[in-house]
Amino acid sequence: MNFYSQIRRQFGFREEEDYYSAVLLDQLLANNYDDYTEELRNLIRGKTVAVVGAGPNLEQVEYLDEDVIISSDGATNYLVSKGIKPDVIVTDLDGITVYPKNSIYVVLAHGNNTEYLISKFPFISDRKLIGTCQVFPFGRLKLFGGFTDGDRAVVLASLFQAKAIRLYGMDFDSGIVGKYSKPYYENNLPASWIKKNKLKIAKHVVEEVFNKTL
Ligand SMILES: Nc1ncnc2c1ncn2[C@@H]1O[C@H](COP(=O)(O)OP(=O)(O)OP(=O)(O)O)[C@@H](O)[C@H]1O
Ligand SMILES: Nc1nc2c(c(=O)[nH]1)N=C(CO)CN2
Ligand SMILES: [Mg+2]
Repeated sequence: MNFYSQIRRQFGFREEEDYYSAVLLDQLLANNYDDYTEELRNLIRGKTVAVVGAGPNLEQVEYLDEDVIISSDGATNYLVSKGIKPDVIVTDLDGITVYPKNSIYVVLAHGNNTEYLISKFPFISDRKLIGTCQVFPFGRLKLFGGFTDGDRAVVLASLFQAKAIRLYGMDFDSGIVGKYSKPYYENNLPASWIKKNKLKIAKHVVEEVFNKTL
């Protein structure tokens, strides 16, 4: 069974919903479509890359001196509030409420974010977009690997041959979700069963990347 089928079984996600969402994102991308994958590859190749997550330790970040900054979803809101502009934003669109210009947005379609795709797409429709999915990729969609926004960012950095990858705001083990994870959180909070298990998978993916390639 493939990686995503196993995850769907573990969480009870439905494959057809992942496909509906993917079809929707593919169609949203149809207007003035441009493929920014090569631009992303050129941006990352040979560079030091900071990958920033939305863990409770995110607020320790005051500045970043890596060549390239990749923020994962909700972490973008914190970085922008500190005047740090991410070069790349990896998102399923349920965390970001700011939409910096000139960043490359790597947007995921999954079975649980169709309403965000619809409501948030107007805010990013004129940005540099790369659509991704967690089913067999088709049309304008790509599948680079990984699961949560944070570990998919690490997979991207590795796939596009970053010289080094440094992690910030990543805390897979404490069972605490950072308040920047969702716009409606006021404080850090204990992780639900599903979030704990999402973070377990994220940790596993990140470890695989670091053990195999770095
Ligand atoms: N303790 C943590 N709390 C929240 N995010 C974390 C933590 N540690 C690492 N991260 C990483 O930060 C990323 C960004 O967080 P965010 O909650 O916005 O992501 P997400 O993948 O959209 O999650 P969700 O499925 O809850 O929507 C996560 O995808 C995860 O990989
Ligand atoms: N169907 C489905 N897929 C996902 C989900 C989710 O909640 N539902 N969350 C993800 C990242 O956190 C990634 N993929
Ligand atoms: Mg999200």
